[in-house]
Amino acid sequence: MRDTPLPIATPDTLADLRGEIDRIDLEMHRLLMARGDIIDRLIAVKRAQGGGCAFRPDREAQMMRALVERHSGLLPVDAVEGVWRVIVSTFTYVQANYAVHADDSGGDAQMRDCARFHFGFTVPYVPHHGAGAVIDAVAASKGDLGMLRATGPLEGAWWTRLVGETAPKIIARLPFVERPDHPAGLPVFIVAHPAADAASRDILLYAISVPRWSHSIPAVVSTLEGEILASAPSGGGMSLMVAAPGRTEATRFARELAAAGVVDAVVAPIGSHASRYELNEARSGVFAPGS
Ligand SMILES: O=C(O)C(=O)C[C@]1(C(=O)O)C=C[C@@H](O)C=C1
Repeated sequence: MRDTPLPIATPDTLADLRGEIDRIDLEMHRLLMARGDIIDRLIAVKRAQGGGCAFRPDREAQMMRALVERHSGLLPVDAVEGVWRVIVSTFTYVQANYAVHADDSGGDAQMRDCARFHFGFTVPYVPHHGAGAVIDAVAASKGDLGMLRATGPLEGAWWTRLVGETAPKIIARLPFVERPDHPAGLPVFIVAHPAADAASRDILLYAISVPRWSHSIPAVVSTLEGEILASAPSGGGMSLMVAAPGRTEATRFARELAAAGVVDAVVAPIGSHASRYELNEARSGVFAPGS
């Protein structure tokens, strides 16, 4: 019996492949426009929650984790994360316009890169010189965000300006997905007038003011599984910026400090953020075809 001849595979032409790309691009664009079609309903829901900035960092932290975890293939995760940051932050902007005020006193380039990566180019970037000026601008605004360095040399005890019921608060720490080679990896805090459901409370942040330094302070902070992020002279004494797990109430800190002999410590909440999330290094690289 004679074998039936196998069909000869014809190589793709460039025109065929471009046709496929056009179909995929069209579908992606239609889906983006469909995503935009629900904006009016989002605005109505947010208005019922009190208006202000539409930024919901807790939700975004979950979204960005899910995105990088499900990602596979040749496209670098940096690019995928960047695309979604622009989509989500621009959707936030069209719900309620806002600007990002940033402290450029440690250098403008890194801050600008971070703002553009996390918030895109549609959202205005407003540079200020000093953390105080950023916090003042956010305090005077209805729904703007402030971006401040979370680590490195810090200018005075700026976090004390976040103390008090009506003062802005830290509502996020970026990047949401950390990795050593992140293209905009400078750790920053986002400061805003907080919406009730906006910030995650995985990590609580406190300003602890004390009349003077005591070696008992680090011991108390570490007993409560906290971390001293910064310290600086403030109001004749000193102030510490402390991060602690979400279950650690201010009263607990005050009690433990008093028990350790640290007198007159005042512990005030200054915000919260999602727990830090590190992407496994092996998943973040660019994989060349055939490697
Ligand atoms: O989930 C929301 O609250 C939205 O407004 C939607 C959306 C998005 O575009 O996915 C936009 C802004 C928020 O920060 C989080 C997510």
